[in-house]
Amino acid sequence: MIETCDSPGLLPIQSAISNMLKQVTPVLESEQIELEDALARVLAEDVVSNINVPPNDNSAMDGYAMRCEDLTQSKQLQLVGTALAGKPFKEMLLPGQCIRIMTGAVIPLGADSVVMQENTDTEDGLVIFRQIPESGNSVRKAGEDIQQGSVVVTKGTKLTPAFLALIASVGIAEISVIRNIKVGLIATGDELTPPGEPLSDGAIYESNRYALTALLKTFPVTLFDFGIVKDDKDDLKAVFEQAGSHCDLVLSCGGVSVGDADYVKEILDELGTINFWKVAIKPGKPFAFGHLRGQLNGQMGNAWFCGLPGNPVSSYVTFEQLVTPVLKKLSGQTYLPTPHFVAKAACLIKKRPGRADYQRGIFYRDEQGELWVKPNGKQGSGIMSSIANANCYMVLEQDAEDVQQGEAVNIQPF
Ligand SMILES: Nc1nc2c(c(=O)[nH]1)N[C@H]1C(S)=C(S)[C@@H](COP(=O)(O)OP(=O)(O)OC[C@H]3O[C@@H](n4cnc5c(N)ncnc54)[C@H](O)[C@@H]3O)O[C@H]1N2
Ligand code: MOO
Repeated sequence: MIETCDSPGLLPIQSAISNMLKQVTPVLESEQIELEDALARVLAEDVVSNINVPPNDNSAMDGYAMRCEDLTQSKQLQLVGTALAGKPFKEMLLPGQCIRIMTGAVIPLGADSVVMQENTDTEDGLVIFRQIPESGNSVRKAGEDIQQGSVVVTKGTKLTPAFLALIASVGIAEISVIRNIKVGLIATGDELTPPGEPLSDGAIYESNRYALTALLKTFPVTLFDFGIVKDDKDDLKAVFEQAGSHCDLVLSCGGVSVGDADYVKEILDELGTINFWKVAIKPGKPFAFGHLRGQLNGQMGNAWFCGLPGNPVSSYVTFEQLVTPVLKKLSGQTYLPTPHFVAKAACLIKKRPGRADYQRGIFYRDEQGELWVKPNGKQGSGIMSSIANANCYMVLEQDAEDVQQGEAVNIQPF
């Protein structure tokens, strides 16, 4: 069979992303939530600190605090007390004196340095210093992490575990975040059977929703799962209307190509608008983007719509490459293209011009530290193991041809 170039009429991936980002506007409504519930949420306002972190100069080591100038006279200082984290030594240290100090304890007035205990000896109420420190040795300065009045985390930041700790460190327990994006998810196909049930003739297990649901969980999303809808145009249309009535974004997978039971595009045409259909991406060509008008019990709504192809790898790749920018924009995050790294092809990588190809690969370093990449087995859009066992995409530009062994390849680590 002669394979023909399939680029005519396909929208280049960057044009598809720009088109979607131009249309979609961020959700503006915000809500106050507890910090402990804020993982993966997007900040609606800058977080400003009312305090210095740390609040006081404090010790970075268990050891002894002293004025380092005193050690120029004598290596021995008189031990006059102890400071623990949360239990400061409240007096002023006088010349010739030192105190025992633990990590995190406040540096007392009069002291400017700490020497860790491994570099000291003690004898009859004296501490003998084997290290002569510079001023400020092992002292963590007040405000060295965060200064009072400074912006700790900016509006639009998606909160990672480290940001949660940073906000907690300035004593804030409640924050203002953008409300969750309401996303509807629909799988369509007569052949789709939920895992756990017996498989009838010609059927397959539905698997895309498991990947898409898990991917969605990494975003600030409230998921409305509409399950599996049969290839019945009226049923599918009713579910689309229902999803469009209250979601910000509706995702379907399957039924978006040109087969006799592929109704997605037709329904989108009737219920809304199609901004584009068919992108120069492999896998994932029949991806559709548009707008869906919905209504349910008198409630009218307008949702953005992404029609993902049914092939398992196609739905996964189009989610990561095309839906992710939309979700980021909707939730008020700045969209930054995923960084690429360059590796050398460990073998010939087959590629036909026409679509940007997101092949699933395995990258590794050789003993010389050189970065290599090779395809992770068969690259068909139904071969989910190609992605599950891979560690990167090998991103091959739309017009690129075969990549020869040793040539440069852009990779996007997972
Ligand atoms: N004549 C043409 N045929 C096809 C074209 C084309 O351009 N001309 N494009 C091909 C490409 S590329 C893709 S990708 C697929 C996409 O088709 P659909 O989005 O309509 O997907 P379906 O036909 O419904 O399903 C495709 C495949 O995936 C399986 N599937 C569907 N949903 C799921 C699910 N939730 N979990 C697991 N597997 C699923 C389904 O059983 C099919 O095997 O169209 C090509 N055809
Ligand atoms: O784009 Mo399809 O996803 O090549 O099979």
